[in-house]
Amino acid sequence: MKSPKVPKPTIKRLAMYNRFLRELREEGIPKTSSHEIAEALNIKASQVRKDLSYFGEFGKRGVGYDVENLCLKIHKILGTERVWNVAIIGVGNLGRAISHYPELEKYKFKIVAAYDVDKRKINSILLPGIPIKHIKELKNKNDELDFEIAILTVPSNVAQEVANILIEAGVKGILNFAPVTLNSDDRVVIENVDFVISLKTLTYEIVSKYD
Ligand SMILES: NC(=O)c1ccc[n+]([C@@H]2O[C@H](COP(=O)([O-])OP(=O)(O)OC[C@H]3O[C@@H](n4cnc5c(N)ncnc54)[C@H](O)[C@@H]3O)[C@@H](O)[C@H]2O)c1
Repeated sequence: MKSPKVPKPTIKRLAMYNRFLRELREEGIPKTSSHEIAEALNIKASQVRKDLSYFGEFGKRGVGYDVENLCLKIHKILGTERVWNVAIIGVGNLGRAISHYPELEKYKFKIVAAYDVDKRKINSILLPGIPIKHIKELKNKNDELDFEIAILTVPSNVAQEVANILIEAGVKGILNFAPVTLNSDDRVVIENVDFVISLKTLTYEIVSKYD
């Protein structure tokens, strides 16, 4: 089902289509169209059709899409039809805020572990049943990890070192919030989140529009 040639913006839009489709599903609306999805997301209907065409035929011409079916298919493409176990690495301001974000559980991202180095935080409870453990426990861990994704919210000066520990421990994906480029490794998928880069994209757009 997955094609290596699919552009990243398409994948991001698929996640947005899915969010909109969930809303329709919750409202009990059975059918939608590329025009309706496009209007809700402020993009072109041709873009929606192009994005979906990477993955085959989803709707019948003139009939539109079955909301339930399209929702399930996009979940399958994104790998979000099942629960993903996640660990928070670095339980500071950001790590703590993310771990309490209710949308995570709603979208089947389950926090199952948390690691830090701060003695005052070790063994305190982040969430029910989730004590904060010392990162060295991860380093010494010989058995299989109980999570596949790590949300990395440590200071940038230790981000690479901590990422290396995670990779050696067998993590499959790292969502990196530290403002550094981590060295890539074939064993892991790295996705960076940096809202300052988004702000700079915004200022570029503002300058282009008004100057
Ligand atoms: N991407 C974004 O949009 C965004 C926004 C804000 C902050 N950040 C970045 O996120 C990171 C966290 O920010 P914050 O404000 O939560 O910082 P913070 O100082 O509040 O939290 C960092 C936590 O990491 C822990 N830590 C330090 N070294 C560690 C190690 N080796 N292993 C495990 N844990 C360790 C600290 O004890 C602390 O609890 C920083 O890199 C910051 O620049 C990113």
